[in-house]
Amino acid sequence: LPSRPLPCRARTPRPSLSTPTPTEPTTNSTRPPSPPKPSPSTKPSKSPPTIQRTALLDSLSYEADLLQTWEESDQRGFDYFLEKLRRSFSNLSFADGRASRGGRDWTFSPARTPPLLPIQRRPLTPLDALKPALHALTRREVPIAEIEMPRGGSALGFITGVLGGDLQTLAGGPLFLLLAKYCQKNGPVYTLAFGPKSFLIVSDPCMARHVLQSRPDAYSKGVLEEILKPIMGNGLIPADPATWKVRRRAIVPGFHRRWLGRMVSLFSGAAAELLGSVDAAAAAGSPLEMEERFCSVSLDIIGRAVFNYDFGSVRAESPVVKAVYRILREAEHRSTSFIPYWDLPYASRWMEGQVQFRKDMSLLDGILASMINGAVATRSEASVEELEERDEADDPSLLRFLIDMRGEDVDSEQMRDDLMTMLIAGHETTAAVLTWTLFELARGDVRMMEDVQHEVRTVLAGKAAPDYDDIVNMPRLRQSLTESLRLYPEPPILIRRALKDDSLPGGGSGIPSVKVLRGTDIFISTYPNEVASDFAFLPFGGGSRKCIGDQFAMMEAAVLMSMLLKKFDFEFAGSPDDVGMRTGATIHTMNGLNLIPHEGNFRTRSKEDGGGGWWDMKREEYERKRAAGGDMDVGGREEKWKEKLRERVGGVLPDLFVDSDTD
Ligand code: HEM
Repeated sequence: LPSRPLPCRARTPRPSLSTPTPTEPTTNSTRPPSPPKPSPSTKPSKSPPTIQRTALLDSLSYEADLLQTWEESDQRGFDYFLEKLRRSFSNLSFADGRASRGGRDWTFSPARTPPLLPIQRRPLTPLDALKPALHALTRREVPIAEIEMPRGGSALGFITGVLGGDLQTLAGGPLFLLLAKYCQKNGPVYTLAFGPKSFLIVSDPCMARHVLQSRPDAYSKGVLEEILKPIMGNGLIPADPATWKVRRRAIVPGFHRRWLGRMVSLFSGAAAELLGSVDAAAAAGSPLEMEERFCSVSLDIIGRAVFNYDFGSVRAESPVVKAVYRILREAEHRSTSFIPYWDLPYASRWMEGQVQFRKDMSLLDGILASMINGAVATRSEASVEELEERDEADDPSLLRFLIDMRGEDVDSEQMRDDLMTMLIAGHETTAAVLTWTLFELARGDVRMMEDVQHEVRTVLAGKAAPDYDDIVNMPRLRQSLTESLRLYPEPPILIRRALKDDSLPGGGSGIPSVKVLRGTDIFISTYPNEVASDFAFLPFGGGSRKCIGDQFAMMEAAVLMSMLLKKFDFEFAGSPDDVGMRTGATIHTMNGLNLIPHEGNFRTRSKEDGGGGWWDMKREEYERKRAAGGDMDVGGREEKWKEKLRERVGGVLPDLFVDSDTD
C-alpha cells in the first residue's frame, strides 16, 4: 500500500502538506495525528501550533496523484478495499482527476476543526412525541385553544387542515395573527392541539427568555432544524449545538465594526442601482413593485457581502437568481407544511418541485463551490486583528475573512453550509422590513412620512449617500424600521423543541409555572407585543441563538430607505387594501407593493401643483366638520386596512405608528 494518509477525510485534523516543521508529521506519515480526546469538563483546547499548522490541500493533484499510485500499485490489500468502501459510504467519487462529494465539485480544504464539545442529545423516540400531546390534553394549568374555522374559510379546507396538521390552512391566513387571536382569548401560554400535532404557544416574556437562554442541550430548533438541514446543512441556524458553538465563535468576528462601516458603501452602491429603476418609474409615472425591488437589491447585497458574488438581480433576472428564489420558496413551503413530502422515497427524482429543487441546489452549490475554491486558492492567513485592519477593496466578503482567519480552518462543505445559511437568513428578512416600513409610511398619516423625509433630507443635505454617523443621526428613520419589525416580525414565530423535561417560570401569565415534557414543540410568538419588557420584543431572537446579522441588516435597511426617501414620495397604484399579506418564513405581501414614485413630497403637494392634495383635503374636511359642529379629528389615518385586520384577529391588532405629531 502507498505510505500515505487516507485522503479527504474532511472535518478531521490533518498533517501539514507544506511548511513542515521538525516536530510536524509530514505527508509521508502513515497516519494523521489523532485529535485530542474531548472531555466534557474542558473547553476545546487548541493543539500546539506545530501540529496545527496545515496548508491547503489541492485535491486536484493530491487525490488524483493518490488514485494513480493506487491504480498502478498491485498491492490491493484489505486497506485498499476498506478505503474504497469508506469513500462510497461518504459519497466521495473521483473522475477526470477531480474529487467530488455527492455530485458537488469541491476543492477540499483540510479541516482543522477543533475538537467538538460533546453536547449529548438523546434522539427523540415516538413516545417522546406522544407523551407531551397526552400531557397537554390532561393538564389543567394551561388552557387548550379552541380551534375555530377561519372566517370565510371552507369546511373541507378546515378539516384537511386539522387532520393534516397544516397550520396555514387552519389559520386561513397569516399564522401569527391566528396565534395572537388565541392569545387574546387564552392568555400568554396555551396549547394548540389538532390532528396529530400539539404545540405549546408561549407569549409570556419571562417564559420566552427562559427557553431562549437555556443551555444548548435543553432546547433544539425542532421542526425548523429538520426542514432546513437539507438546504443549510450544518449552517448556524439548523446546526447541532457542538458545530454551532465552533462556527458561531468563528463567524461572529467577521461582523466586526470596521467591516460594517465598509459595508455602508456597498449598501449605498446597491441603493444607487435601485434608485435608477425608481427614477425611471417616476419619470414614466408608472407603478413599481417595491417588494420585488427590495428583494432584488437585498439579494445583490448579501451575495457581495457574504461571498463577493454579484447576482445582478436589480438589473436583470438571471437563471441563478430564479434558482435562488425557487430555493427560498421551497424552504418556506417546507416550513409551513407539516408533512415532510420532500422525504418521500426518491422524491427528488419523481416529484416535479423536488426535481427542480435538486437542480437549483446544484446550480447554487456550484457557484458557492467555485467561490470557496477561489478564496482557498488565494488564501493569505492572518490573525483576526490583522484581518480587521485589512482593507480588502476587491473582496471585502465574509468568505475572504473566514478563509483567511488563522486557526479557524474549516472544510469546504461546512463553509458552504455557513454561506448558504447567511444567504437565506439575510436576504428576505431585510427585504421584508423595507417593504412593510415603506407600506406603513406610504399609507399612514402623511405627517409621519414628512417627519422622516425631513430628517433624512436634513442629515443627507449635499450628500449622495449616508455614512455610519449619518445613520446614527437619523433616529426617526431607525424608529420607523424598528416599528415595522414590531408589527411585522421576521420570522413571525420562533420555533423550539424541548430535549429535556423542564419547567417554564411563571411570569406575567399568572400561572405559577408550566411543566414542559421532553419532545414538546414550542412556538414563541410575542406578537402583538406592547409590553415594555425584556424579551417581549424579539425582532432578532434572543439568547445564544440571537441573529448575528442584526446590525448589518438595520444599517442596510437604513441606508436604502434614507436614499429612497431623500428623493421620493410614494403613492399607492391602487388601494393599500390591495396589498394583502401572507406568511412563510417571513411576512410577504399577497399581491405585491405596487407604488408610484414621485419626486419630492407628493402627497402634501396641492393638487394644482400635481400633488396628492392631502392638506387641501384635510382643510376642506376640517371646515366641513366645523360648520357641522361635529368631531374635529382630522388625523386622517386611513383605517380601512387596519379595520379589516382587526376584524380577523378579534381586535388585538396594536395601533400602528402612534399619532406622528407627538410620539
Ligand atoms: C432585518 C433582518 C433580519 C431579521 C429580522 C433577522 C431575524 C433573525 C431571528 C429572529 C433569528 C433567531 C432565530 C431563532 O432563534 O430561531 C435570526 C438568526 C440568524 N440570523 Fe438573522 N435576521 C435578519 C438579518 C440577518 C442577516 C442580514 C444575516 C446574515 C448576514 C442573518 C443571519 C442570521 C443567522 C446566521 C442566524 C442564526 C444565528 C444562530 O443560530 O447562531 N440575519 N435572525
